[in-house]
Formats: sequence, C-alpha cells, structure tokens
Amino acid sequence: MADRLIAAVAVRNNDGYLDAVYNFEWALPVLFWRRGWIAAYLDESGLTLRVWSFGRGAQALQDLIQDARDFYQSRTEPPALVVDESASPLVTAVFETGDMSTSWIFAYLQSQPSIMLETSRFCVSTRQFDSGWAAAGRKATRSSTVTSTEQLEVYSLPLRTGSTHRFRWRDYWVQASIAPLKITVIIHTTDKSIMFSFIEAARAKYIEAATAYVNVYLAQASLTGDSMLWGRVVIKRQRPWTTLVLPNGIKENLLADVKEFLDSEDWYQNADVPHRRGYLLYGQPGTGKSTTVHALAAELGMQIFFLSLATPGQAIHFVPFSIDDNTLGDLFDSVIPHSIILIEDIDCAFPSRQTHVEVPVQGLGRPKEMPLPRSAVTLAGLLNAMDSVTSQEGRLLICTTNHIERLDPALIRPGRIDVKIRYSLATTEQLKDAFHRFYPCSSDSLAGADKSTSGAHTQPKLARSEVEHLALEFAAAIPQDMFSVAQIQGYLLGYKKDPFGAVANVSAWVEAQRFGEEVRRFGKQGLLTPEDSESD
Ligand SMILES: Nc1ncnc2c1ncn2[C@@H]1O[C@H](COP(=O)(O)OP(=O)(O)OP(=O)(O)O)[C@@H](O)[C@H]1O
Repeated sequence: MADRLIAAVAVRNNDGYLDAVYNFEWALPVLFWRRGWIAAYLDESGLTLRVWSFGRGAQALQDLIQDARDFYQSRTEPPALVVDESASPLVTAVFETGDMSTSWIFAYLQSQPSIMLETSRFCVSTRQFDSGWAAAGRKATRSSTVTSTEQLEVYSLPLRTGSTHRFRWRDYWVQASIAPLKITVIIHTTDKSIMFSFIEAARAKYIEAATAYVNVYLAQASLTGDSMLWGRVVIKRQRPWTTLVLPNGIKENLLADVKEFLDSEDWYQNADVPHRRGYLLYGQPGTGKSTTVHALAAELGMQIFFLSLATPGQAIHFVPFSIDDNTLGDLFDSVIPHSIILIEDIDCAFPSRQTHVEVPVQGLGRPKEMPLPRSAVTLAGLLNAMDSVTSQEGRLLICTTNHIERLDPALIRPGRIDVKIRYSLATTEQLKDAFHRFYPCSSDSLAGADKSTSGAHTQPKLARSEVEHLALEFAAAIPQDMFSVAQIQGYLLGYKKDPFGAVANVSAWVEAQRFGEEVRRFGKQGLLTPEDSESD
C-alpha cells in the first residue's frame, strides 16, 4: 500500500475544510473514488486524506481540496462554532477594549446586515457611547416608545456582551465573539492577509461613516491597568464652522493659521523643527472656546483627543487609574497624525501655589472657598509631554482656560503655546451674528445652519432685510461686553420661533440680568448678611 501512496494531507479537526467534508455526510473513515481512490480518516491529529492513483494522485487531492473549499465558501449554513480558538489553525485576531481598532471592528460588526437579521436578542442602550457606534454603523434600531417618556435616545444593539455571531464577509465565514473586554474575530481561512483586509475594511467604513461626526477619543486604562490608551470614543455631530460667532476676524485668522501649519509639513521637516503647534484659548466661560475646537475639527476633518487633567482619578472596568507623568507622555505620543489634543481648563491640571479658589454661590450668599482640583500630573511632566520628540507630526495642542493668570509662564512660552487667543464677552458684531444664526432668512441655505441648537428652522422664514433690521435692534439693546454668547443663546432659546418677541423683550431681560448681577456683587462684597441670603 505504502508504495502506492501518492499524496497525503492532514488538516486539523476544526478547520473549515474538514467541516465541509462533514457536510457531505460521510461517516468517517471512508473510501471513495474521485479520480483515484481516496481514503479519509480521522484521528487525534486531524483529518487525513490518502489518495491512490496512477500518476495523478497529487492533482486528485488538490481537486478534492478545491471542491471542498468551493462548497464551504458557497454554503449558506454557517460552519461549526469554533469553541477553542487557541487550538484552531484559523486566522484569529483579538481586539482589546481600549485600543482604537476595537472601535472600527465594533462599528463594522454592527453594520453587518446578517448580524442584525440573525439575532432576536438585543442589548438596549441609552449611552451616547453606544449610540455613537450605532450611528457609525448606521444599523441601530431606534425605539420610539421608550424615547418619548424618558427623553433619552434608546438604541437596540445586537452585539451583546457574551454573544457570538457568524456571518459571511466577502468569500469567508467570520465568527465574532463579544466578551466584556475584548472582541475575538476568527476568519475561516489560514491566510493572514484576509484578516488584514477585514481590519482595513472596518477602518475605512468607520472613517467614511464618521464624516458627519467628529470623533472625540478619551483616555482609558488598559486591560492590565498599568497604562493608558486612547480607547473610548464619543462621536459628536459636526459643529459647522459657520455657526461659530467670533469678532474681529479671530475665526478667519485661526483657520488660516491652522491650515498654513498643516500645509507646511515639508518646511518643518527641512528646518528640523517638530511639526506641532500649540494654541491657548482663554477667557470668560461660555464665550466659545470649546465650540471653536469642535468646529475646527469638523472644518478640517480632524479627530480630537481629549485629556481631562483636572480629575484626580477614576475607575474604568473596575480598574482604578489616574493620568500621571508617564501615562501622559504615552498618550501624547500615541495620538494619530493630523489630530488635535484638547486639554480643557488647563489651569486645573496640577497643584498651584493657590490651593483654594472662590466660587460664587447661587442666590445672595458669600462666595465659597473650594479646594482646587488636583491630578497626578506635574508641571514638569506636562512640559515633557508637550516637548516630546516622538510626538506625532501635524499635532495641534489646544488648551483652554478661564484663568490665564494662573498658568505657569513655562507652560505658555512660544514653542509650547504659539498662539494665544482671548475670548471676551459678546461684542455688537457677535450679538448680531448670534441673532442671524437663530433666525435664518428666506434666502439662506440651511446647509451651514446649526440644527442642534434650536427648532428655529421650522418657522416661516423672514426676508433678509427684515432679519437684518431685527438683528440691529437686538444688538443695540444689549451693552457690549456684558454677556457671553452662551447667555445670549440661552435667552434666544426662549424665543426660538419668535424673533419679534426676542427683540421686544430683550431690554427687560438685560435689566433683569443687570439687577441680578448687582445683587450678586453686593453679596460678594459682604454688604448682604448670610441671613439676607437665607431669606432669598
Ligand atoms: N462664540 C460662540 N459662537 C457660537 N456659539 C457659542 C459661542 N460662545 C458660546 N457659544 C454657545 O454657548 C455654549 C457654550 O460654549 P462653549 O462651551 O464653547 O464655551 P467655553 O468658552 O468653552 O466655556 P467654558 O470656559 O465654561 O468651558 C455652546 O453650546 C455654544 O453653542
């Protein structure tokens, strides 16, 4: 027999080809004729095929394997579940929570129609995090019943923790298992390049789906808890650049500066200067600092990596963590090129000489002394991270603060912070712009309008000349530098569909605010006793 053995092949038990052979409903061992006698038998090492043929055995074996592969790939029933992935020869990839690629894979799986069809058990989520996935994958089912009572967006997601899904992807069967901290993807092939194509397709789809959104990456503890990664992603609807209202060409200059910087990569390389640029947006609360960053990211198609240095620490997946100097450096180094690192309220990042701060209280009471928030990051650690030579190319660092005077001069020296922009309370120009944004006139396109802020677009639109006239009247009734755009927006929200009412009542509102401000000031100067404030 042995001298007539022309070829032999062994494949392991849970390989797809074996599965295909099973589906011919053979009882193994079996002997059959197919361009030669073929014996198939199973032992602990797997399936063995032996072919006896005069001169054409290798070909017969190859044909058989090809047939099995064709059969396997065209079948409509999913193959047997791979239970022990470590014993499987099939290409397997594990995506851990905390790595950016997990976002792509999760959204991609979510977008597979067969997964959606296959399952009747869903995970219901109201978290923005999950709805973001759903939005990216465009496959979430929104349930209107729960939404109306709770005022929450509710999504049904088929990818429950603990679930396993099998679906066809191109010519291959894929098995995806969702565990609490990882996703395991097995593709029924032994060709690794197929897995890379799968990951690349997921990444491309994610980016394509996210064009209407800005991705905001948040730092997250790694599985082992000893490092931090850019893991969790919050997907935010794009804030159109046109909805940002800033005076004196600030907006135009900023955009031009950033574009010029992004376009000058070669220059930086030739001059051997790290291709990064720092911006500090400082000024009163509610004047548009955060809005600027989100609108800029949307305008330039950039992603935001958001760092909160003010919080001392927290637990994610039961792993306690806080950002310290080491993890901060790693985070700076691992942002993707051409992206924005955003540090809000940078004055709260680390202990300063001032340990307490005065916080106004509601009503008429005296301001309270509150401890300044701390983090494990030191000034030296932050300076190191900002200066790091391994920092990604084309990296914008944008810091915001309400208190520039509290910042160490080393932090904001050129090279670390190259551009400082002061945000002030609304000028007449901004007041007019804010009014226009709320009440678009009949010739305006809705394309650039900020649909998130109001239902303003449902009202019949006024003629341009009429809106301009009302905007002038509105702006003339409000003193410059008295209110933030956020306050003005708050007022206008009360008149979403009533521009005339907004103009008619604005003087009374200004007076009421002025009075409230005076009362607060008296309280702050101690002219009111605590008893006065109690009785308010
Ligand atoms: N200049 C502006 N242009 C357009 N919208 C603005 C502007 N300023 C404030 N807003 C509106 O007010 C809200 C608060 O603004 P934003 O968070 O950007 O202020 P901020 O300066 O970052 O405040 P803080 O210092 O408290 O973080 C936003 O929803 C935004 O719509």
